Amino acid sequence: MLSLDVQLRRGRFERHVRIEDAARVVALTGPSGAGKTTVLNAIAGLVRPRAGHIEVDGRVLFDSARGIDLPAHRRRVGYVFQDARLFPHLDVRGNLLYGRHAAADGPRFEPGTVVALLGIEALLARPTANLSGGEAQRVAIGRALLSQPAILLFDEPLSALDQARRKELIPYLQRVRDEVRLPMLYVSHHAEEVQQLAEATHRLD
Ligand SMILES: Nc1ncnc2c1ncn2[C@@H]1O[C@H](COP(=O)(O)OP(=O)(O)OP(=O)(O)O)[C@@H](O)[C@H]1O
Repeated sequence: MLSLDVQLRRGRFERHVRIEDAARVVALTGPSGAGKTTVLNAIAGLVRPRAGHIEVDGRVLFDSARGIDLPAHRRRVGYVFQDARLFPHLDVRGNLLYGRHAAADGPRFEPGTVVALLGIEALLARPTANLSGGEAQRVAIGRALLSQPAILLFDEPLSALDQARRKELIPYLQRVRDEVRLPMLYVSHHAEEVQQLAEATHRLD
C-alpha cells in the first residue's frame, strides 16, 4: 500500500500532502490546481518533494531524512495519463513491449495475460494512429503493466473520452483492479467513476 507524507512545491504552489491508507485502491480528488498531478509526479520520481517520504508496500522510493531518492526508472511505477501517449512510430504490439522489464524476481505480468485481460488481441498489429480513445487507453494500461510496476498511477484516464467510451473502459479498469491486485492511486473529478473504482477516497482541497 501507499504511504506518503510530502512537502511539495511547484513554482508558487506549495502544500503538504499526507496519504496513509490501508485501502489498496485510493481515489485522489479535489479541485483543479489542488496538486493531484503533482502528487502522482512525486511518486513517479518526476517531481522532487522538498521533504518527506514515499513508500509503496514498505519499499522506500523517497525519504529526505535518509537521503533516499530513487530515480524514476527504478521506482517501478506504471503511469497512465489522460491521453494515452502511445508512440506513433510503433504499432500496438511495439507499444506494449516498449517498456517491458524483467523484474528481478521474474516478470509478474506476461504479454499474453495482459493482452487477454485488456481485450486487445485484435489490435496488436494495428498502428496506433487510428485507435479509438478507449482502445488507446487499454493499450496504455497494458504497456504500464508490462513494465512490471509495483503501483499503478492513473491521472484522469477517462477524461478525454466521451460518455459511451467511458462506460466501455470502466469494466477493464475494474478487471485490472481485481485481477492484478496492485496498489492504485486514481485521480478523478467524477464521483461516479470514483465510486465504481476506488475503495477509499482522499481529497485535496
Ligand atoms: N512546472 C510547474 N511550474 C510552476 N507551477 C506548476 C508547475 N506544475 C504545476 N504547477 C502548479 O502547481 C499547482 C498544482 O498543479 P497540479 O497539476 O498538480 O494540480 P491538479 O490538482 O492536478 O490540477 P488539475 O485537476 O487541473 O489537473 C498548480 O497551481 C499549478 O499551476
